Amino acid sequence: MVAPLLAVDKLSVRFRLNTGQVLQALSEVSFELQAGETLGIVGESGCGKSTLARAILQLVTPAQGEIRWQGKRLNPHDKVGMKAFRRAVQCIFQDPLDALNPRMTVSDILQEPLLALRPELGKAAIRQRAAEGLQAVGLESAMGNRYPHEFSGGQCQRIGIARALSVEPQLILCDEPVSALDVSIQGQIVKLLADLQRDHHLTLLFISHDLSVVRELSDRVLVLYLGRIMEIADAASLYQNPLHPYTRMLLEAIPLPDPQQERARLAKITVGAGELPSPLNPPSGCVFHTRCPQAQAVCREQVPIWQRLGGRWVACHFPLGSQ
Ligand SMILES: Nc1ncnc2c1ncn2[C@@H]1O[C@H](COP(=O)(O)OP(=O)(O)OP(=O)(O)O)[C@@H](O)[C@H]1O
Repeated sequence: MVAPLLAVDKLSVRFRLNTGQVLQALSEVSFELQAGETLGIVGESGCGKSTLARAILQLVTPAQGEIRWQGKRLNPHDKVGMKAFRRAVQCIFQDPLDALNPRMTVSDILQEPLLALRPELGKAAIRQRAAEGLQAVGLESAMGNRYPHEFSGGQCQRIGIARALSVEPQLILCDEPVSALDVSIQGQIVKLLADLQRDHHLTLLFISHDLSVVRELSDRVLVLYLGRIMEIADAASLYQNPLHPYTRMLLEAIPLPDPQQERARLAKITVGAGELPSPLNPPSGCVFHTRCPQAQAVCREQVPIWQRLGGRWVACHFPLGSQ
């Protein structure tokens, strides 16, 4: 059996704050990513999406758990293995302009990762690849002489995508890549990512708090709440028939374009009352119970086990549609 491209196994991340308090940002997060698939990661602000991406990139040291790349545990002390991993896994961030060095030309920005990770190609070939990279994301190669501030937000994100692609990665971690862009531009970038994913057989981990954007791209979706996985399912089933009340709450929060439908949606919202609890003092039992309309005594007392239901996974004492 072929090992998954990436496996995250019981990953927990804690941050010690200046106050001495310990914040549990991720608790026993486990999932696998198969080559060529797009996994969407959704959840409200602060649920641990970026921490998960940073832990995969080895920018945060986990308290527990492990990350396996092509079946092999990542070891930060293995310099050769980590260099190969850094080349195979690239990322795209939320603020495209912020992610580009303002003092470098766009061509130099695109050449930088190649010079670091593929110096054997030689300078001329690397320059040529940078020019081709711009074309691949819909920009003209002559634009390589300009500086980031001369581009719009959407163009900067295209440059960020070209830079990520330059080293021919297998996996791209996209952390809210369209959230900072105008809605009209978001669609173009999502389409570009979908086209590149297909053409380059890329694997994408697509983080977003916007469920409509995630729906367009993802094969499967993972729902995070207060650092724990609530549900993992194929995108079609999750959107049509969520198993976790939290997933349903997120889906009910998606605004509808038609004003009449939107009024009906707002009138119908029944769940999600109450504030997001502090991650410094998470609720007992099921962490969602304080906002869940169907919570019962067991939900306050026991952490729900991670159960498989018809090919999908959910952590809920009373999954929707199963009572
Ligand atoms: N370096 C850090 N030190 C202390 N706490 C942190 C650190 N990084 C993240 N956190 C906390 O960990 C929790 C998860 O944060 P994270 O940024 O991963 O969430 P997120 O889902 O990506 O949120 P957003 O959508 O707002 O970016 C939050 O409570 C956050 O305040």
